[in-house]
Amino acid sequence: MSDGRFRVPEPVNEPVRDYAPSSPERASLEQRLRTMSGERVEAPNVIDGRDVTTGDTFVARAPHRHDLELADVHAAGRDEVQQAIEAALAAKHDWSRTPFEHRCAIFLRAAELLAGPWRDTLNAATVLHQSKSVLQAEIDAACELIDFLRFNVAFAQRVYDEQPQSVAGEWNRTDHRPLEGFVLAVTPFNFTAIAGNLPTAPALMGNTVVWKPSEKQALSAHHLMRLLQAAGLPDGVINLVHGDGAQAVDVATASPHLGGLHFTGSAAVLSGLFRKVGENIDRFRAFPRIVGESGGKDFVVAHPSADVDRLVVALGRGAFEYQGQKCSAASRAYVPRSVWQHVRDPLADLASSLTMGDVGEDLSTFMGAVIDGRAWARHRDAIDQAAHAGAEVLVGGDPDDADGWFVPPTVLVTDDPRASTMTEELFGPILTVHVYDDADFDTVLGEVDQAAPYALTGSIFADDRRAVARATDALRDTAGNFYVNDKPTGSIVGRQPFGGARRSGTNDKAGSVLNLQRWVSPRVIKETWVSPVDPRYPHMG
Ligand SMILES: NC(=O)c1ccc[n+]([C@@H]2O[C@H](COP(=O)([O-])OP(=O)(O)OC[C@H]3O[C@@H](n4cnc5c(N)ncnc54)[C@H](O)[C@@H]3O)[C@@H](O)[C@H]2O)c1
Ligand SMILES: N[C@@H](CCC=O)C(=O)O
Repeated sequence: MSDGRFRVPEPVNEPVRDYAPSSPERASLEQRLRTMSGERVEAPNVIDGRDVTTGDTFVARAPHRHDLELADVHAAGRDEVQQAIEAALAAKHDWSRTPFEHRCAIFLRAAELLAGPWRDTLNAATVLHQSKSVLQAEIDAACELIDFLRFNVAFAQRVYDEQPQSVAGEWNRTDHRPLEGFVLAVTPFNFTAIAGNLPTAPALMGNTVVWKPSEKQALSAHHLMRLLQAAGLPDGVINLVHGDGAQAVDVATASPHLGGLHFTGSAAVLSGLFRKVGENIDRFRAFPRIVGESGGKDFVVAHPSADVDRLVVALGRGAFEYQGQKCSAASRAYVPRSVWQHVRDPLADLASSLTMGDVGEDLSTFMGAVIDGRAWARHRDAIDQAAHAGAEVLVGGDPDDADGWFVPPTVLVTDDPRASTMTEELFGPILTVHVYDDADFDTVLGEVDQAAPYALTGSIFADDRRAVARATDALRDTAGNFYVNDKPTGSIVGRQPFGGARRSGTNDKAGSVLNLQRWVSPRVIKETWVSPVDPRYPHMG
């Protein structure tokens, strides 16, 4: 028991370590990578704080090394998902009544553990199983997740600070209750930080959670769960179930107690989740909250006044970092003819100079492999079909699956602004460029807006301020995160709250107060000091 209005620590973004050759952080991570490459861990479900094995296992592998087996992951069956729901419901009463400062302390401690002794483990898991380069792992599994944990505490404080006015004779208060029931968090493979944020954000607000991570991110999910336990998370607050997403959603939507769904992944799966909740809508005690962030077809549009060197770097980094497997990756570019003549060769040179290989072995490698054989085949087919349809393969376009699922940085050039690689999300290292006549800038802005069903991220490159203003206005509904003279990736918690509309999701802005707001159901309490005793109003005479 303690009294006081506690002020939560002021959050600051975790500094990104650079892992330069001979740096101590590089040596330490190399050591951890060696150890984790040599061990094949058992990854159980974690239900009510207990490890639950099922014997129905799948192997977590390194995408860049077919022979590297990292974990045996125990897939949950329907019974385990049901047990996880029951554990979440049983933990709810105590957790929702745990004082805010104690809930905060667990997640702040998790942030510090991750910034310190757990950093190498989470980074190494992300390098090995998700095939991220060391820098991409560091900005994700370490920095972005630490930021989510620290900043969410401050955002939660802002939610609780939101209180109504009171006038003489009454006191009005808002009780920001967690949602009734449990929250289901279903998370994608491509960001360890997102996998960590989706269950912890609702939990911070007093909810209890069933968390179903991607099968393709199971190793870092396993270590993340262990980290939360080490930080003191009580049993049953977050229950980890591995395996099939459709099954988890099926069991969760059969429960009258589904209070909310926190999803990030593809638009097709998000549509299915909305449908599933809709089909079961009369079953639930309350209308479930759905926060769903999904895909993108993110653009870079250059104006004739664009700075060529900066544009080339933004295209290269924006399209090829983490093999283009960011929802925000630059995958379509619109470049005026006068600029393209200066961009074409440097972009081709840059793309072909990027190193690709075993990111766990050589820490100087720029990129690893795409996540699995299905993704690899999808990228190979998309490149083949684009070439068949008349696109020029400027660079790349030669996937190789001998040792791992490698797709080289590929730049396609097309005359057709509605070519499939200009309109559909591929989620791989493939950038398609459409070259337009300089006079057609305004027409191209309309094309950028209409060509794809998504509205996640995009950039304008221009030194002419009027062009920046025109693009900012014309593309107002085309991106939830819009960049001026920068690549469309790399949002930072607290600085660029992230999310898009249209088919990119509900735009509830991860890494902001707006997301945390979704995990509470406010109750307003009016207390009247001296209530009336006369039933008549003055106008009644
Ligand atoms: N907008 C954002 O903030 C954001 C961030 C990261 C990734 N993404 C998007 O995520 C996608 C890539 O991630 P992914 O390949 O892991 O996505 P995915 O949709 O294939 O899988 C996401 C999760 O859903 C589960 N799932 C798969 N099929 C399901 C089904 N039928 N029913 C219920 N659950 C199911 C998976 O097991 C996984 O846990 C891309 O489309 C990317 O743009 C969006
Ligand atoms: N914060 C990330 C989100 C990417 C999603 O996959 C970015 O902006 O690059």
